[in-house]
Amino acid sequence: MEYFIILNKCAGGNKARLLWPKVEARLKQLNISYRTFVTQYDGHAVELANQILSQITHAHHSDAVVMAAGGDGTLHETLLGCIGYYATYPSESKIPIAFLPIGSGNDFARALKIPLHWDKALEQILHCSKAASLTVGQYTNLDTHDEGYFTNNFGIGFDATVVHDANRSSLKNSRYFGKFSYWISVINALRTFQGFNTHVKIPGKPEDVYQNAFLVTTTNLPYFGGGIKIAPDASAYKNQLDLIIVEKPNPIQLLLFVSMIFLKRHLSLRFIHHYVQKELLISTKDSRYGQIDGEELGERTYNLKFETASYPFWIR
Ligand SMILES: Nc1ncnc2c1ncn2[C@@H]1O[C@H](COP(=O)(O)OP(=O)(O)OP(=O)(O)O)[C@@H](O)[C@H]1O
Repeated sequence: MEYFIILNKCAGGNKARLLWPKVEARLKQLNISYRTFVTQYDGHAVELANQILSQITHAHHSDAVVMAAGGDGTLHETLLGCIGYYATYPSESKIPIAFLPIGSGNDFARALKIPLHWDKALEQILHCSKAASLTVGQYTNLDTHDEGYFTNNFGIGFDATVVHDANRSSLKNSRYFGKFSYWISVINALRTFQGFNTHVKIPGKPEDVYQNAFLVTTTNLPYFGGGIKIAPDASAYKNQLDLIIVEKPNPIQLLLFVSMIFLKRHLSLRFIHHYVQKELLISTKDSRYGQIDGEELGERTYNLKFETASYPFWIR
């Protein structure tokens, strides 16, 4: 096999920069054939994935794997680059994506049972012999007709506000205080977040309207926010997406929500709504932050169609 590694040295609050020499030493020790492409800026992994696929010749096509080494954001960009390439060359067979989780949240790795320690994860990738087709989320902005994909989730509201706030924290890149700054952002958002109007339409059913939504997350995986099991039965092995809507809780409901999440019983609460669908429409009437796989979308209203798509991954 030949591994084309897209490396984000900034992932995990620069943890990846420190780990990388160890990963390289292991690859060399095992005589693994690989090439490294280091991201230089936000969004660069999309271009690198596209360039890598255009460089891979027919001669070694069947032996190639694109490996995203970083956090969920790096994996997200790698997927976008690969899907973008095959949209231009649809007749080519797809090169699978492997993921070495050396970021902060690593929800994708957690959900797919990829070890969170780099050497175990690398071992699993190197022992993998067959690609698995996984479901990824696809969304279309119905106002602009732009399309995009997500490996983890597309969140509007509370989670995206936390991502926005945490990204602006001066402690964000600290190895020791990064987690602390994340929880400060959670508390800030809990104090100030205003509910928003959200409409959900499922094919063949009347529209549901939520006047005071707090969290609207369409997910492909059980975890979000770095290990919170928001959709316990969601799975990238199922051809469906889970939508979780939480209506703005009062302080008692919030306490109940947090305790029930630990017990994995939160979906039975009456202010939480759960949909499992292959296709759904979501529109919001008030401007709120959005996030895709932890990457910020800014503050605006959304008019979206969600569907499932698939891509081959090199997991185990
Ligand atoms: N050279 C670079 N300089 C600045 N930002 C970069 C660079 N390379 C990549 N990035 C950006 O770093 C961001 C964070 O990366 P990533 O999500 O992979 O790690 P993480 O946030 O630590 O992990 P997780 O998403 O799992 O919490 C991404 O938005 C990516 O575009």
